[in-house]
Amino acid sequence: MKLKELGEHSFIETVISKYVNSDVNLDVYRQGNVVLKIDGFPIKYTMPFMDFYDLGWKAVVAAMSDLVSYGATPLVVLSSFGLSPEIESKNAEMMIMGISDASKYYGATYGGGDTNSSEDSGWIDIAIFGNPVCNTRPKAEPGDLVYVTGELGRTTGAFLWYSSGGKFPLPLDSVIKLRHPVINRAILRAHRELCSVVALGTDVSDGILVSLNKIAHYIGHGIDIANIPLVEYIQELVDKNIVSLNEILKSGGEEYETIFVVKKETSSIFLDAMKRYGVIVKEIGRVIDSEPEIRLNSKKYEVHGWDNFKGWF
Ligand SMILES: Nc1ncnc2c1ncn2[C@@H]1O[C@H](COP(=O)(O)OP(=O)(O)O)[C@@H](O)[C@H]1O
Ligand SMILES: Cc1ncc(C[n+]2csc(CCOP(=O)(O)OP(=O)(O)O)c2C)c(N)n1
Ligand SMILES: [Mg+2]
Repeated sequence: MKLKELGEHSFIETVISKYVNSDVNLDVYRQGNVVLKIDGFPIKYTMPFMDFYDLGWKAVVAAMSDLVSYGATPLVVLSSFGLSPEIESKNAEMMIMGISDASKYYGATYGGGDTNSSEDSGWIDIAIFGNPVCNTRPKAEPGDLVYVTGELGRTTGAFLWYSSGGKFPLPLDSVIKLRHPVINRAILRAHRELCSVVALGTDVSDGILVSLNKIAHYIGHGIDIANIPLVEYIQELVDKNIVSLNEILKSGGEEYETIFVVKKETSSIFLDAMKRYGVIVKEIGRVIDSEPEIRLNSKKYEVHGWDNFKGWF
């Protein structure tokens, strides 16, 4: 079977999981006081409105997002990339500046990396080393609440424009979110106060449904979604029946928002901390007593989103 038939997520779940010493439903690897993450993408995933600086910045944020959402303080960033020898060195330097600036923004040292040559557009990988904020966390159980930061749909706006060949408008908001994503640094501070309140924090990178599905498998329970906070101009497309909710949820990814699974009995402590730190969160659903699966208003919902081998599925 080809990888494009199996898909990235199934490949990780059924093949890679046999060989690695970690739960592949978790986006980071933790060993004692060390948290590690490596994440990358082909440089061809550069939208027409992005330059090399944006690429470097975004590559760091994509990996950083996993650490910040999980609750790990980033310490060292390493980069490895393959570039075409035809690329202008000034552009390659812009990419390094983006990596350097994003590392500094999250308080980490850009410690080094590796430089390679590539025949095609190339790739970039960012590895981050950090320390966990909490030693232990409560277990997620049915009844616990699921929250997400910010609003979803901004990147979907840009993907709809791109995939439709410009038939959909390209909101400025979408451009900013896609080319220069920023994860609220205060999430790390909030984590420090919430070690007995938050059962799990994870990011949204391949779409909200993919992330929720990974959480469901990690905690061993289902998740029932009741409400998905969409940015106004995307909600409008759904309300006017121009694009279905399913299509919106499928054509997402790269939001880098954080999903929190919060113990029900201490949810007021969570909300108070988020308010004090200026992190906007909305309750989207709850953990339910079922097999790991996603439900929308109690009805089983098929998982759609981004897959590196299949594209949007
Ligand atoms: N090539 C690989 N080798 C080993 N482990 C991998 C590989 N790709 C993914 N994994 C593991 O699978 C888990 C999920 O990966 P992934 O879905 O890529 O997470 P994310 O969306 O945060 O990048 C991670 O814990 C990761 O370490
Ligand atoms: C030209 C182009 N086509 C498609 C996409 C969509 N896309 C590419 S990678 C990706 C999600 C992967 O996110 P990332 O954080 O880099 O990887 P992960 O954490 O899931 O491994 C999406 C939605 C894009 N950004 N650009
Ligand atoms: Mg990945």
